Amino acid sequence: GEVSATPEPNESEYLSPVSIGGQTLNLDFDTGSADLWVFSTSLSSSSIGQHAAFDPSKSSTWEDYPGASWQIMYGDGSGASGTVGFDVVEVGGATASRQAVEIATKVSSSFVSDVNNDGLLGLGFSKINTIEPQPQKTFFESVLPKLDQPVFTADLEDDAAGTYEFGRVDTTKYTGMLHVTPVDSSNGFWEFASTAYSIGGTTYQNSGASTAIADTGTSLLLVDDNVAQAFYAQVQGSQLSRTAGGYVYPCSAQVPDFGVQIGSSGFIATIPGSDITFAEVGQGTCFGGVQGNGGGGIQIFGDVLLKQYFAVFNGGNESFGIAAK
Ligand SMILES: O=C(NNC1=NCCC1)c1ccc(Br)cc1
Repeated sequence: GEVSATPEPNESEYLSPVSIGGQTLNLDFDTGSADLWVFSTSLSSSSIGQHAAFDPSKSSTWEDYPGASWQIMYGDGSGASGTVGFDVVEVGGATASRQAVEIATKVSSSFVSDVNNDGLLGLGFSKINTIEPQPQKTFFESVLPKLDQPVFTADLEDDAAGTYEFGRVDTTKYTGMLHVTPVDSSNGFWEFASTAYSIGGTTYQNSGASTAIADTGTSLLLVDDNVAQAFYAQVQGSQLSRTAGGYVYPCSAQVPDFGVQIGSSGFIATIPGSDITFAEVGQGTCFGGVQGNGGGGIQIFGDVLLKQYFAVFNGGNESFGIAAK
């Protein structure tokens, strides 16, 4: 069958309602990780705050996983850890009857303060699932055999609800062709080749990082440091600010279009310069949505890029596709 879940946009993430053992929580769908974890009643009340907290004792279908644990650290330094069990997990209309659900007993401060998000649903590959003693399948891997097509799609919007759909590609959601590239899942990510970029319509070869991942859990577009430097060299008044944590520029600056290659196919996915500003940081200064990846070999194509396109994640042939919309 096919399903859709409509995430609510909230500043830097897209949340979707997920039913676990009959309890509904808003989870951040994250193609850059592979753990499904939830705020739980085992957390301190000061950590729970306004969050929905899953209570295993109130689920008639909950099954403990004795002795199992998990602990995750995300690229932005946030993290969580806890215990594990199994329950019925339902998204839109697809049901995983015995899905590993990770109960948070500790969460980092950024999750406590992000009151709209009651946990994460990882859509990466289970080889990076952090459950000990044995990694467990993601929700997508659990339902994949039951889906009409072994795919999920992400249609993220700016300031409007986006949509994740499992099991079908809604061809009315995009225009023109899908640009598809093979994915190398050996690092656990939806990772593909990306060796070129464009600034203001001129294309350049990227001599630095040669791969990228599609990561719905990261807000920004984190490219090779040399590429970020080349981009901001064309933004008048820009500077790399340690206090802001990246490149900033006068909000009045003219920002050129920026594009990144998807796969070695040649397709360059472009972001209009007018959509690149991520936040105002005060005094008429703006923080850019394009930033350096800090020297890692992998570029991280997050929501700043993905929200411009319709994205297809194919778990059958391990490919990633995007199309204009
Ligand atoms: O953590 C990652 N993606 N997801 C999330 N970020 C923040 C909350 C969730 C991430 C994934 C791959 C690489 Br390479 C670097 C970072």
